[in-house]
Amino acid sequence: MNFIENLNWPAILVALTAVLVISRVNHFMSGLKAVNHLVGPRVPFAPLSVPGVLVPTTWWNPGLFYIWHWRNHFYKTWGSENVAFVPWLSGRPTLMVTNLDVARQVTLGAHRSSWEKPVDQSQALLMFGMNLVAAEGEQWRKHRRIAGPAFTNELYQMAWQETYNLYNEMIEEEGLSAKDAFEAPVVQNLTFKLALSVIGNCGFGFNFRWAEPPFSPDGTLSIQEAMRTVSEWHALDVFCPKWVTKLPVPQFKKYRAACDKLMDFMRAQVVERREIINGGSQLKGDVFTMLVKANEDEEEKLQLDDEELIGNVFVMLLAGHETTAHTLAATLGFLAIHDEIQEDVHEEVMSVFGRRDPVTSLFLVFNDFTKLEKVVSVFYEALRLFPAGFVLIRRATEDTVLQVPNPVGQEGTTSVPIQKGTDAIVDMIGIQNNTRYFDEPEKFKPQRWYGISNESESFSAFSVGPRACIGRKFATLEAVCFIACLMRDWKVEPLLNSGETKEEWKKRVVDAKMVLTLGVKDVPLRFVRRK
Ligand code: HEM
Repeated sequence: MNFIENLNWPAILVALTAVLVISRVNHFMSGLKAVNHLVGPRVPFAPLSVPGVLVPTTWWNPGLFYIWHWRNHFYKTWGSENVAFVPWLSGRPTLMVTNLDVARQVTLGAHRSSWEKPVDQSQALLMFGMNLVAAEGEQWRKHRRIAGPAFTNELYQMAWQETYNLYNEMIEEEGLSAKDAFEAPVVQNLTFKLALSVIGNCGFGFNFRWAEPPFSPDGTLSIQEAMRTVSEWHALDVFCPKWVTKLPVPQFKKYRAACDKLMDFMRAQVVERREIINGGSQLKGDVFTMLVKANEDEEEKLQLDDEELIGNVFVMLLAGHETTAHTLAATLGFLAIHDEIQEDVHEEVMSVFGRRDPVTSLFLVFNDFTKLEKVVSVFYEALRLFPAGFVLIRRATEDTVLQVPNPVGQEGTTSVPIQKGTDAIVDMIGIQNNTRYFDEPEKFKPQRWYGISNESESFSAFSVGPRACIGRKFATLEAVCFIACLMRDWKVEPLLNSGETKEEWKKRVVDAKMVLTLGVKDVPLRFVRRK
């Protein structure tokens, strides 16, 4: 007791404070050195770290939403396309990249690359097994070798046909065939249902129909509902420790039950598919079957195990569902407030397939996909303004040097040494708003994509380089088919609140919401039948 009382507490406090200050100054100075003193904000916490995200976006802390809210002025203020956040309290120095050449260097993913996806960021994607999105280096090559062949023309045709069928079912099941107009107070309710069913059918080989009930006849969750629940609540596993998801909260219980149901189901499906393949029966072209087939055809040492196969199918569900659904909602929102563009798109659709018999035209239309340039362009432009995959996170695995292009108007590049352990966030919103690539980037101008090939990397919202999105064509075909069907039959208008103008609707609705992916806020629309 005496000993504690005799301690000189003020002196101890001063000493501890001094140690803390010295260690934080050290931390800050080494952070500055790690990024070669690149310009950018000096902040208490690293952006996208837990404390950085929990504290709201303010002038001294970027928070989660700075990427969206500061998109038009942030890089201009610093006078650079790439800036460095250097934290003085906690977290790693972090480069924010909006130059595509630099983005290519950090996302290359080659086995000799000095950058990789940080394991702590990929953990949540591993719950069903290692997969293409989370894998790195040699392991990534192995996954891509198996997953690549699954994206065949047959799959794309299936995506087109499923979208077309589901559109028609939507019209019937929602009772729209007899209506001259209908309202969709949240159009995402339609686009999410569509995207989940398309990926369920084409990714997993299911037969999800628009009218599917949420429960099986035995009262357990249906597979469709299990998939919907897992993709809707997956953020729990990303943001919360495991024990939180085990709390007796009804929604959490449903989420765990859905995960278990999906896992059991997928294990059984791998076995069933292997039997079909080895039995020589006719194969369906869904991603799951094609993955198992490619795996069976591969040399043993290059094969994926069952968990990895399941991990890949699961990641397709996550990567390919929300992203497409968000972008479709944004596209329809933009069309609703751009009458002239909508009329152009309608005319194009009518000229390509509007007057053909809708059933027999199905495959003609699939082949005509490239003729629907205006439909593709509105989808791309909406995706440019709301890039669903809004950050690509990488970490330097060794000291390295980035070749950074000099400002517009100056030839050449500058070498910027970067130290091991530095994070790089490819800011996809920043890239899409970078005036080096786009004039008037804040404007919805689909014509900037006219004449540009569907595979062109000048459209970068699916990322660039070898690790760019494997589902780009799949998502584009699905979206183009759905938009074309809607534009053929309906005129889309903003669903206004009483007394609200279009401009006020735009301010209220055309804004972002962010969780794992970026989307537009709930989009209220009115569809009026075209005569
Ligand atoms: C509008 C829709 C979509 C957008 C905006 C989008 C965006 C992206 C982006 C930006 C990446 C790069 C991620 C990174 O490097 O960290 C990516 C990768 C990926 N996407 Fe998509 N995606 C979409 C649809 C799809 C679909 C439909 C599928 C599957 C059917 C899919 C499967 C994947 C996979 C497996 C990867 C990882 C590729 C690799 O690392 O080799 N995506 N996507």
